[in-house]
Amino acid sequence: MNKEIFKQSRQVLALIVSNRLIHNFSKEFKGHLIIRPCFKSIIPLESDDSKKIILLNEKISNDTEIPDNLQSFIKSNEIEVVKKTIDLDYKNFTYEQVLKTVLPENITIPHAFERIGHIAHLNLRDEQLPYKHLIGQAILDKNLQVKTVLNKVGKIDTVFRTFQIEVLAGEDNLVTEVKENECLFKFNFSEVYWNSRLQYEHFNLIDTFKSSDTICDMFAGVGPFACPAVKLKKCTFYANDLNPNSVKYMKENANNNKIDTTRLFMFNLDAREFVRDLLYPKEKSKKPVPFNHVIMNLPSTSIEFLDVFRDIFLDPNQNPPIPPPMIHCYTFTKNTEDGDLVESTRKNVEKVLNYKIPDDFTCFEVRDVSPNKRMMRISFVMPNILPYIGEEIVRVEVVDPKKNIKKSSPASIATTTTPSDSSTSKRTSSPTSNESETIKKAKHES
Ligand SMILES: C[S@@+](CC[C@H](N)C(=O)[O-])C[C@H]1O[C@@H](n2cnc3c(N)ncnc32)[C@H](O)[C@@H]1O
Repeated sequence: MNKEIFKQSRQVLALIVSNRLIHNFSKEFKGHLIIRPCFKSIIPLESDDSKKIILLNEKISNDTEIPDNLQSFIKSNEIEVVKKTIDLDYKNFTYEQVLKTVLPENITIPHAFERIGHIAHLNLRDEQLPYKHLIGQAILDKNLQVKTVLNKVGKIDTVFRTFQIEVLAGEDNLVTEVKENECLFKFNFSEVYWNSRLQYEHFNLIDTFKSSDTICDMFAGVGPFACPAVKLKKCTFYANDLNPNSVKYMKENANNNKIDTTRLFMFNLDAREFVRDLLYPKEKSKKPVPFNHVIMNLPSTSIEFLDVFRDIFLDPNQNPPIPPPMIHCYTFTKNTEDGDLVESTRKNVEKVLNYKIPDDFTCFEVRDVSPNKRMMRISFVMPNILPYIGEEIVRVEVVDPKKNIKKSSPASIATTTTPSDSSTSKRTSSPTSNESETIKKAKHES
């Protein structure tokens, strides 16, 4: 960027004000002073040290434009109004002013970037790309904490949620540090997933945990749930990620934050394998891990991974070694015409589970992803009451073996559980008496 073009002299209106009035003046008429970066609007008057020069806002270009209240202050205190030349250069221009000067008029100035420690992360539009280095330089120069400016290049990797990046300005250093929920997280931004906008959501979920809880985080990243949950809530935490770099940094973060590693256990497995291995350890000497919360934060596909719980907790031939856990599943839900995001999210979950989830589930919007897509968190205890197939709860006629009379039973599975089983992992193998209902549509009261 040619910074020389910002070197210029301008004439502004100025007031010669006695020192004793300066305090009151700057309090009352602050908005009428020049406001520019690295620029003093009250300067000494060399010829008289009992007075100062106050430089007025550039919008007030002549006496007639002085606002009435300032005009009367000037008159009542016999203040002299003069013209003064000021010298400006690059440092006296804001980010917007710089880009307005150097970009063509039809190019929108990017107003938002995500800051990850010393990194500013941009997502430039196609028409902005020819000016990417100018934009990067302006962000670098005008934001003191920013040392590296990046732009996202190409699509997000569907598995590790990482993306290719290009350094637009500053140091080529992608290893950054971010403080979140009383922990310091270090990671290479190009190698792992990180989203600073999730910090409140991380906190909100962690805040619901108790020290007696055991948590299974299937997509743990570099540990933004794991480290603070163990540090602040003293939970027991099993954290897993498929990306070896995420696990490498999660271990480093646990160590740097002095996290009690007798409570935090970290794994580098596929999420389904991780869950199965916690419940049915391959090593015979190990006992099943009795986790009571599950975090699933891979919003693009978390819901699909619910099949691992369906196959374990809803299969009557399985005998899960622990009671059904509370699942906290993040997902992207499309805005439907009726706009009921909660209902759509619940339906998406139930389609994978093939089961109706208990009515006391909670579901809310975490953030908007695009005008038509929201990131949602749905929390529910794994159901084991009503089978669910698509839109309908389907029941078929079966014969009660004892009384030899016809009864109805869920068609989706040959056997089912009683409602009272919902808090345990027990499975029964014959239909229960309260299943004598006819085929009916699922009416969800939530
Ligand atoms: C959206 S990130 C969330 C990370 C972290 N929970 C957070 O809030 O920042 C999803 C994570 O899932 C991991 N992942 C993707 N597929 C996986 C799989 N099959 N098994 C385990 N982890 C997986 C990715 O590497 C990524 O770190």
